[in-house]
Amino acid sequence: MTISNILASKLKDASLATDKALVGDEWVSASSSGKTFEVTNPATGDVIAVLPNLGQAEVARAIEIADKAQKAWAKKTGKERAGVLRKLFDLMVANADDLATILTMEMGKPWPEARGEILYGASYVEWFGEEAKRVYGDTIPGHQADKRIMVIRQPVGVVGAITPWNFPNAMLARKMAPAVAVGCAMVSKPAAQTPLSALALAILAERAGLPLGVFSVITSTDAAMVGKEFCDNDKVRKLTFTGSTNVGRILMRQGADQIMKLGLELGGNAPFIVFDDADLDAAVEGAMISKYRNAGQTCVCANRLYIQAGVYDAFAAKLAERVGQMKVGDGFAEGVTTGPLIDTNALKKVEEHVADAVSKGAKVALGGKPADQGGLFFQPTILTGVTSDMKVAVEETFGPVAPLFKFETEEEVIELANNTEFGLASYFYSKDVAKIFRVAEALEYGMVGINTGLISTEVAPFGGIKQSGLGREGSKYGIDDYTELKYMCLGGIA
Ligand SMILES: NC(=O)C1=CN([C@@H]2O[C@H](COP(=O)(O)OP(=O)(O)OC[C@H]3O[C@@H](n4cnc5c(N)ncnc54)[C@H](OP(=O)(O)O)[C@@H]3O)[C@@H](O)[C@H]2O)C=CC1
Ligand SMILES: O=C(O)CCCC(=O)O
Repeated sequence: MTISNILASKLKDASLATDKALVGDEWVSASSSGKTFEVTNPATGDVIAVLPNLGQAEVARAIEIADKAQKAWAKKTGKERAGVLRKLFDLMVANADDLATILTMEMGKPWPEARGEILYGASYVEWFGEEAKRVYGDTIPGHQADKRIMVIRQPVGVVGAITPWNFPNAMLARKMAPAVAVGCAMVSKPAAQTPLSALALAILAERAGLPLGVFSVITSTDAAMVGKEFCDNDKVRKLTFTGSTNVGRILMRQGADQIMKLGLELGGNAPFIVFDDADLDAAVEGAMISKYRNAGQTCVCANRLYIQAGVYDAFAAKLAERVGQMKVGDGFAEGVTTGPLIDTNALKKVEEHVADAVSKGAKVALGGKPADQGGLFFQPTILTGVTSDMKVAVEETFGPVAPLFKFETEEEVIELANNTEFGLASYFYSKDVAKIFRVAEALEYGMVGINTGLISTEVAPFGGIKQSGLGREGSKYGIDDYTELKYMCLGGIA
């Protein structure tokens, strides 16, 4: 097992990049099978780490140890748990540069954006650390004269977490922080493409005083095996997953036997609507962030841009001017706004969506091809003349492609926007207050950005309806997913 010098030499604290996995209370450098896997930099193809490829026995061991550790952790006061999370927050901020370097190298997003993700991940740790002291219950007036009723919240127990490659730090931090805050233990499995950020988080958590065993990071390329063990092992009481809707469905089926409590943050197909009365410059800025951040590889990325006929051409021209200023390249290079896609499958999907749209009559207003850098880079793209029969209308592209659909009326665009099995994020721009309420209430989505393209914050409930998932992450509601309510009825009160 190794960490390549390409990565280690870029870090101020090289010990934050580890080639060991955290299985329960032990950092392990080899799997029982002796198998390993490589982590590569998607911008260059360089191997940056070789990690142990863990098997079922190791996942089960991590769960066994988590089960014991959880009981002791849950006995700590909220204030004690808050103290650990506060220290973890401070460490994440202090080490944000190194954490960003690890993230950019394994995932490819531009370094400043990666640093933004670290601070975003840390904000969940800070928020839920504060919430640890406020896991309140209720008292309810008794239903009989001698009865008193109390409701308390208790941790669900051991939580399995499976996280994706597109936000290797923040997606794990926003699961781990509420779980640990309320007294759960967590066994996590990051995407095999981006395990180093998760391991760095675990190193800092240990330094912050989180007892070993409370948080594990399993490194494995056999995601299906890990998911199955999480679902079959009766010590795991909750499974939280961020990723594709398809895998979400598999986990839901697998979890049925033990009625697994599930948190699912799945795919989206976000509409981004610009009405004739919108502030066009603001709408273009919103589209830039909502569509192009992380090279379009975000589940809340605008996937379908609906522009009202009266401003369609003006919006397309303004957007093209801004997108034309974007710079594609290695995430460590100065001024780069768009890194590589995560892998060849992602690149193929983007190419296929563009080719399908063009074959059905769309025009490439900008980009449309792999970028000059070759490899996994794709040009920031704008398609005009897009219609509902094209793949970009129904599937998540997960790439830097903005398809512009033209619409005439409010009723028409609401119907188009809601015509999907997904219901995660949606966005629209208008200055008309009555329309703002009408449209926001009519959109069948868990989140609506109104005159903004950026809705993510630790203080708000992030999550979807329809086939975009179950549960909410962040905010006071984020605690609900990791606690069970217990009602106590006290009789004989004379
Ligand atoms: N909601 C979101 O934020 C995300 C949505 N997506 C959507 O999904 C598409 C495909 O991306 P992809 O990375 O393949 O997403 P996946 O859903 O396959 O991967 C997400 C996580 O699930 C794991 N996983 C894969 N298969 C299983 C399984 N059978 N049981 C348990 N865990 C599993 C992966 O592990 P491993 O990577 O090690 O195989 C990873 O940790 C994207 O193009 C995008 O549309 C993708 C990522 C995030
Ligand atoms: O793609 C995702 O699942 C993560 C969305 C990042 C965010 O919180 O904005």
